[in-house]
Amino acid sequence: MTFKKGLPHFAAGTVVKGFGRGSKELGIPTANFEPHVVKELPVELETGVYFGWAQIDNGEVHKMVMSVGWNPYYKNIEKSMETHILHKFSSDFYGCHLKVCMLGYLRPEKDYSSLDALIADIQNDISEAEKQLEQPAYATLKSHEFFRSDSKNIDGN
Ligand SMILES: Cc1cc2nc3c(=O)[nH]c(=O)nc-3n(C[C@H](O)[C@H](O)[C@H](O)COP(=O)(O)O)c2cc1C
Ligand SMILES: Nc1ncnc2c1ncn2[C@@H]1O[C@H](COP(=O)(O)OP(=O)(O)O)[C@@H](O)[C@H]1O
Ligand SMILES: [Mg+2]
Repeated sequence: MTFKKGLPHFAAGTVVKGFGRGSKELGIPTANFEPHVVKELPVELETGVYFGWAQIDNGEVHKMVMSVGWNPYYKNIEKSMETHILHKFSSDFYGCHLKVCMLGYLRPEKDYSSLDALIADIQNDISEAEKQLEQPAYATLKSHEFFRSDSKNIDGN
């Protein structure tokens, strides 16, 4: 198993508001990272769709797919990093701390002639991520120390 240059990449920050399209237009919510996390992304990590692991506020670690870039279908002006977590949450988690481990690259971002075509590709990304993350080399990163709680700091160690 060889990782793409720059991967695995670990990133963490606060979940902020986006344009509200993920849930409303696509039926696929994405937790958007605050701008400084996007700026800190290494240059070798090109725009496109990634898969990996994600965690909210030291909770359970879940599979994720992430879109990085300007969303050509919507022609965004600001680059974004948006994570769709493959888990059903009971409520929103704006303002919470999101940790991600990006492990693999699926495809570049594309423009589409219809919303349905964009949704179909995202569903395909989700199936691919589900499958890829079962591979031992990816699965093992789920228990990486990056995802352990910071409780040792509270203890003063
Ligand atoms: C796995 C995944 C793949 C995506 N691929 C594309 C893409 O190829 N082109 C595109 O324009 N947007 C893509 N998007 C981004 C959606 O357009 C974006 O999530 C949506 O606009 C929601 O934005 P918001 O968080 O500001 O509401 C993708 C999103 C996800 C989660
Ligand atoms: N499975 C999930 N993955 C990502 N975000 C989720 C999920 N379930 C609920 N959410 C919530 O939905 C929000 C994203 O919805 P979205 O429509 O993309 O709005 P925004 O444009 O503000 O990012 C996240 O910030 C989070 O609070
Ligand atoms: Mg979003």
